[in-house]
Amino acid sequence: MSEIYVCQAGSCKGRGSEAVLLEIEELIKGFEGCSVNGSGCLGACSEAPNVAVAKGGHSESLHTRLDTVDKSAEVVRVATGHTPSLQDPGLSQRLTAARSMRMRLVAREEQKWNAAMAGMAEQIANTADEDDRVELQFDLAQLYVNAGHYEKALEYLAVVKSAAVHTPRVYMSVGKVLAKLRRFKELDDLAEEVACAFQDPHRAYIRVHVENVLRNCGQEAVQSAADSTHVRPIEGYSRWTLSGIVPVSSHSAIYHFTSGELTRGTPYTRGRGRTMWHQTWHTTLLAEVGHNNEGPLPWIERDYTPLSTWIDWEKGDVDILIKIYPDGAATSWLHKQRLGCQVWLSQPKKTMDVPSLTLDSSRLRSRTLKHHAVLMLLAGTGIVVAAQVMHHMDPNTCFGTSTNRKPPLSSPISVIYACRQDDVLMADDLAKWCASDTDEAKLQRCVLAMSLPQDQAAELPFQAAVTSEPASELQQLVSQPNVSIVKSRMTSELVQRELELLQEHGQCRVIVSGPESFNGSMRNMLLQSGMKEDMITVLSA
Ligand SMILES: Cc1cc2nc3c(=O)[nH]c(=O)nc-3n(C[C@H](O)[C@H](O)[C@H](O)COP(=O)(O)OP(=O)(O)OC[C@H]3O[C@@H](n4cnc5c(N)ncnc54)[C@H](O)[C@@H]3O)c2cc1C
Repeated sequence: MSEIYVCQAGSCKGRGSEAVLLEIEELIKGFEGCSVNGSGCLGACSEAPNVAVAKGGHSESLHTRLDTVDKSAEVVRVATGHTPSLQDPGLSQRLTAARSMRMRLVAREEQKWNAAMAGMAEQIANTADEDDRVELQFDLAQLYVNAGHYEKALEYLAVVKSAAVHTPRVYMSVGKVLAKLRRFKELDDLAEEVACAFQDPHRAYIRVHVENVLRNCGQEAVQSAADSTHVRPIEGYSRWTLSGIVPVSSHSAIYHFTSGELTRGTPYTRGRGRTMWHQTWHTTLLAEVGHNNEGPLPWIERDYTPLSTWIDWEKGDVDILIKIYPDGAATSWLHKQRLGCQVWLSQPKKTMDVPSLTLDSSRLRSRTLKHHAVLMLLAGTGIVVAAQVMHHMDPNTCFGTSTNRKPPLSSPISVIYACRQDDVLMADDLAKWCASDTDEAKLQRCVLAMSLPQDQAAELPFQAAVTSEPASELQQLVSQPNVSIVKSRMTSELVQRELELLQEHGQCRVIVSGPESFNGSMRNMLLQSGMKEDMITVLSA
């Protein structure tokens, strides 16, 4: 019996892994003794989309960069011993088109407009069917509107309008963009064009509807024209001011942003008739780096997990711990930004379901699995996940109004944190959670797996923050009786010891969060020790 696991987490999902899953399901039809499942992160995010094949309970083989149907077929061959037929020329083409559509849909769901547009212009150029081409051009125009690039949207809409003659939705889209650009004369001309196009009395209802839409958006534009500070909105994002940078190690700093814009939303959506869903959450930063190879827009999109709470976000404050990579496209840009500058942050997005602490995917069987204890295996900036989880153990920070805040998480939690000696992050928070004398927001144990600092040729981003003496926060942390330091990397003995201690309470969920090499090796280590795939949640960080 073989099992194929198709990663459905962050990077893989963004690179079409949902379509890979469907592709493999399609290609495997007729072959016995093989099942296909969605899985959490397999730990090779930079080579997404990824698939693991487990045969007869033996160790898995990892298959990366499944970016063509042929590669999915190869996975099926490895799993079943049979090569699926791709003879039908239509099949491969259909599956490829489904995959790019899926990728675009995921990026669109995540409101990552640059990623959603990546490769679309080329796809349009290569699409022979006129109707399909026009549909893609219309789609691209809508994405440009979402991104606030109205002139570019209008260029595509002009092409669509001349190809798809007398189509109401195209007239309405053109009208809305003209209104956003306050090109009122052209909006009037368009209204006349609509009147001519739908002269036929049988189509008068269409004319009336389109004219109403054009009139309304024109009126809205006139009203907003009075606002001279008007900045073009980006759908799903709001502007935040960089109001503080507090270095916490030679590589990382806490970036503090403030915003008064109501469009910032909230991680804790509620209201009459709404069920409250607890979740850990993150936001997407638009790093305005200019021309880039991630899409046609002048920014790149990167996710960050706030340390601060939903209450702070609603007040217009957010703290994000960010590690600066000298070769990192977004972080090297951020490092150059000065206090007072404005950046775009998305509305909060869900990372994990709480209390299950699983990724939200209908493909994951883990949704139904309960835990009685939690072990967090964290590395580097992956430590930020601890803050989000611990907020849900604390009545002061979990979701809920001040009168009914009952923490949804109460099971014992321990952490093993792999970090370099010169890059121990969140020591003060870890100390606070370890010292807690109630069960609320308490860490049972914290093990620091410390490795030596790397030799650095280049100057470190926050060099000035480094002191030769261990910081007082770290001293405070290691003075706690439930904290220990091991001078080694994360080992399977270390993990086993903590797991055994927690498993006294019952089934244990393990959350892995760190750089992709760490995530991949932790996942393998846990599986080899007999842990069920369903009980492991792997997060990119
Ligand atoms: C849901 C989610 C939440 C995240 N939360 C945070 C957070 O709170 N704080 C934070 O600092 N980051 C976080 N990240 C990572 C973040 O989104 C970026 O990937 C990171 O800031 C690097 O972006 P970049 O453009 O500078 O680097 P890129 O240009 O994408 O990468 C360039 C190089 O940087 C290095 N690099 C990039 N990312 C990593 C990494 N994670 N580990 C090791 N090396 C890396 C590598 O050398 C890589 O080759 C999160 C990621 C996800 C998916």
